[in-house]
Amino acid sequence: MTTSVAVLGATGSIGTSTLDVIAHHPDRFRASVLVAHRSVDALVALCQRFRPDLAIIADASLGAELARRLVAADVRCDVGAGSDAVIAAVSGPLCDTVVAAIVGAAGLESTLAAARAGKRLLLANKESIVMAGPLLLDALREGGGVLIPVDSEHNAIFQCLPGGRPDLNKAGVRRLILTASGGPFRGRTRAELGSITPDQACAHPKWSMGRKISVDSATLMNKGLEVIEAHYLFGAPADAIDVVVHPQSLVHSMVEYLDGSVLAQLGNPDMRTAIAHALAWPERIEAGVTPLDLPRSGPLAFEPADTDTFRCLALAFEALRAGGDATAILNAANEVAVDAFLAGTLPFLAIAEVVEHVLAELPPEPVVDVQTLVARDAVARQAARKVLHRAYC
Ligand SMILES: NC(=O)C1=CN([C@@H]2O[C@H](COP(=O)(O)OP(=O)(O)OC[C@H]3O[C@@H](n4cnc5c(N)ncnc54)[C@H](OP(=O)(O)O)[C@@H]3O)[C@@H](O)[C@H]2O)C=CC1
Ligand SMILES: CC(=O)[C@@H](O)[C@H](O)COP(=O)(O)O
Ligand SMILES: [Mn+2]
Repeated sequence: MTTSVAVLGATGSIGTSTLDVIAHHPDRFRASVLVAHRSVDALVALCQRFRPDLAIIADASLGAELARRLVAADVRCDVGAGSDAVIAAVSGPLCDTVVAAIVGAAGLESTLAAARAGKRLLLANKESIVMAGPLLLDALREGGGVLIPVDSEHNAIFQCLPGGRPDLNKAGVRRLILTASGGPFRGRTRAELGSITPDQACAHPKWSMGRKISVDSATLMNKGLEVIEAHYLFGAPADAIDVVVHPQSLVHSMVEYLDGSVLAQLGNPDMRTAIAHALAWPERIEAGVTPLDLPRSGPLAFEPADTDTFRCLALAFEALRAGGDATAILNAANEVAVDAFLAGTLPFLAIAEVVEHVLAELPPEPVVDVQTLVARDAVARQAARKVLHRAYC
């Protein structure tokens, strides 16, 4: 029997890698639902190749165009438009597995819906768990499904723990150690980061990814979001999560146990490994990835993170320790600041300044429900835009 997979963010970097793994295993997986935001051309091309049951364009205004284009391309599948169509698809019978690979807070409601519906949830969209960790864990309990992390570090930790996501105390875990590449500006001083362009920030030394996460890697906010993600996914307190810079990006993360053992997961920096692992778990399948050749890989280096230059990592730890919805506020402010940086209206170093201002302006409140959280996300975005306008326009 084949597993039906809904790929949310099908036209993106994770979506493309997921579809590549699926294409290697037609007897085992089928891309039954494909979702994009506005990339009609790319979505039509994917539908021609993968013949899903349902194609959805999240921008509702493009639904008629998608339908027209699919008919012209001789693709017969159902067509949906708008975020309600995405939520209905992940909650319904067309898929067993949902790959949550929409970028940003836009992925929150579909991730929660997939969890509530008890689907096998492959989580790449880290912003949803950073925003709404407790709500996502509740939704998973309610739905009774399984979550398998796709983010490379969390997938690595998942692989280094006994039985997936156990109680860390019972499993004898002392620390989770997240590796960070250090991004394209590792080793630079603040003075050297004054005139960074979006293209420079997006030129990640090891991974090929979408522009938002690439900027996050360059500021080390990506690692900050991942610390928060690890806290919720594995139930680790902030003090039991460390970050170590590892420029080769071959060790994807580690788990330190009470007896001094440190287990690590290694592999070439190619997201198809984590995706294939998550799709097939607890089995293993071919991912199409070049095997790691350690003698030719050169030495593996490790160094501490420079949180004075890259303030975002320190801010993420502060938000995690502050509790309540502080991590959602951090995420919202960061999304606004990264958008402005990518649009060329905010300097690179000001991303951390905007986040810091907004966190100081909005003390944390308890996480109650999605509606309240979405409202707080909007308030934080407005506060971030005000800071931007005041200081940089
Ligand atoms: N890339 C990577 O290697 C990794 C990514 N991640 C995480 O995975 C997620 C995706 O990252 P990545 O693939 O790099 O991002 P990309 O920018 O490459 O792709 C984003 C995808 O999301 C879709 N999308 C954007 N906005 C919406 C919306 N409002 N509704 C529905 N779909 C939307 C885009 O559609 P369209 O093309 O139409 O705009 C596109 O398919 C992020 O949360 C990232 O942090 C985690 C680990 C590694
Ligand atoms: C591939 C992946 O999981 C990314 O999140 C990656 O970790 C980015 O690299 P750094 O944030 O370590 O630069
Ligand atoms: Mn990662």
